[in-house]
Amino acid sequence: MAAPIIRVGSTDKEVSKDLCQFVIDKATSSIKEKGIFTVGVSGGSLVKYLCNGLPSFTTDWTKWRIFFCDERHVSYDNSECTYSLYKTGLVDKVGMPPENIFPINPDLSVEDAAVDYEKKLRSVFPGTDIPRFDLLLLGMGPDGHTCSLFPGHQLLEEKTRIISPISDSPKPPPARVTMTYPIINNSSCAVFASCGEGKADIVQRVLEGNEDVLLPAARVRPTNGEVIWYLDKGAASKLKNI
Ligand SMILES: O=C1O[C@H](COP(=O)(O)O)[C@@H](O)[C@H](O)[C@H]1O
Repeated sequence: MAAPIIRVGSTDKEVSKDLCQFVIDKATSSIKEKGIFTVGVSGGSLVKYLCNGLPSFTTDWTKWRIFFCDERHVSYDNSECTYSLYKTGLVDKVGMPPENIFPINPDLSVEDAAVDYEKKLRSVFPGTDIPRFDLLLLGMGPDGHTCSLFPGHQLLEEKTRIISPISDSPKPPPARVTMTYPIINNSSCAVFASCGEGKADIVQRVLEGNEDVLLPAARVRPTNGEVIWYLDKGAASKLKNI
């Protein structure tokens, strides 16, 4: 398990540019190696970092398979729906085949939506017990949550399911579907993007504190892969060791 790699940009725009270049480089190498690029995306501020930058790159979008590290259990026309943000901000803009992005089905109960989503996910990784994503793109809230894994929540201890429903998310909306650590920590590469001084305290605690039991983002440590943090100056401002 390698130590996290930290990359600091001057502004959130620079972070977005560097992050998107990194994603494209990963896509290029995965497509060359295996003919496909499997990527998990998150909601929140990550949406704008990706949707502002990725559409201007050239890549074989037909080879991308996009899943959600977590998603809110809301209808597609709800402004909280992460899928719809990527559909209009990326998929439609670049002309990616719509079947290459895998939304959760909000018409099902949140429990059934999680089961249905796991089935869709497994269909892209045939013959594997725990799918191994080429890249997971993650955000972190000011409480240290990532995906829909919140401090103190029982889902932090999930060892069997790779996708889980959650009905009591402390951050609204309460019903969500999320990846869990067995699949997150089986990825080849997990990348966080955090910007702004409002994230400085939690970034310092996650990267330099000894709170990996408590803070969900600190538990993202792929067994056989790397973790990279893209930060702007504000988010990195309380780090002592860079
Ligand atoms: O609720 C969520 O929050 C996190 C962090 O969002 P951010 O806006 O603080 O970056 C996000 O990564 C996750 O996907 C989302 O559901």
